[in-house]
Amino acid sequence: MTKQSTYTAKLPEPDGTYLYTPEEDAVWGELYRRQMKLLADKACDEYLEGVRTLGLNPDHVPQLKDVNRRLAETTGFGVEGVPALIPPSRFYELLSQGKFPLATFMRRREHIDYIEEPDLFHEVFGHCPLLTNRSYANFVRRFGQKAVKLGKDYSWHLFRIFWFTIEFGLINTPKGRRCFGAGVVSSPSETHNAMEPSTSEFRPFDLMSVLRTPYRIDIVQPIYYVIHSFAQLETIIEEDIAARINEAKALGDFEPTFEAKAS
Ligand SMILES: C[C@H](O)[C@H](O)[C@H]1CNc2nc(N)[nH]c(=O)c2N1
Ligand SMILES: N[C@@H](Cc1ccccc1)C(=O)O
Ligand SMILES: [Fe+2]
Repeated sequence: MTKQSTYTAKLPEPDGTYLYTPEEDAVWGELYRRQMKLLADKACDEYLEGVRTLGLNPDHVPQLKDVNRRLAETTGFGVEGVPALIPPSRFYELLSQGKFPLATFMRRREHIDYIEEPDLFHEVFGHCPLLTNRSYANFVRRFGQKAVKLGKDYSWHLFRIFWFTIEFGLINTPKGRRCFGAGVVSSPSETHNAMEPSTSEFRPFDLMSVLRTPYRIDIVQPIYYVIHSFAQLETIIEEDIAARINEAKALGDFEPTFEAKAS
């Protein structure tokens, strides 16, 4: 967890199941219902299809092993329970092996609209539906493999690619601009913000621009990058990422559009 986190890790029982309280189930259910309604005309079809494929429902917090089984039947991606944020090297290693790390604790009601760190709702409701999509899953695995190979000097820039696609990406579709980023679909505040041209800036995805854009993890995003297809993700990750990052470092970061984090 982040330094100021008020959450404790949710550890598995000896048989691998995770126990959630009735209150945690209720928060899951309320958020699930609210987001499914909100996202019907705001999330891309691939995401909404993924929710159905996974069999997610508002009745209770899903079990990791059920999510794992459904994913195994589609793209073969796996998920692995982790206590909270993990070090980048471990994060990248798991992705490279086709395993998505899932923080297993559930947010409390006070954070129902927005939480500053990934919780199980974000991980499962946000990421797992699209892990049923072949291009998304390929991108995530290839990203992990490249990140492992490039090592820690490239880590922060690499994460910007992940951030502006997998976490907070939008996509142009025949029905208009829709969201697919996990951090957009898992937070009611972020979903509203990401559809609001008066408070948000939308930029077409461009690798060099993304690599030069600083972000903050703990605020609704001021800038979103927009892809035109999931196949585009697969071409991005096959570029010479090390060379592009070196170029981005030479050019320097864009001026942040947000306030520095209070400490
Ligand atoms: C920069 C770094 O790679 C990034 O913040 C990672 C770190 N650890 C993480 N750990 C988890 N569980 N989930 C994440 O999204 C991340 N992000
Ligand atoms: N803000 C997201 C969670 C999140 C935190 C940090 C990074 C990504 C996602 C939510 O409320 O669902
Ligand atoms: Fe995430």
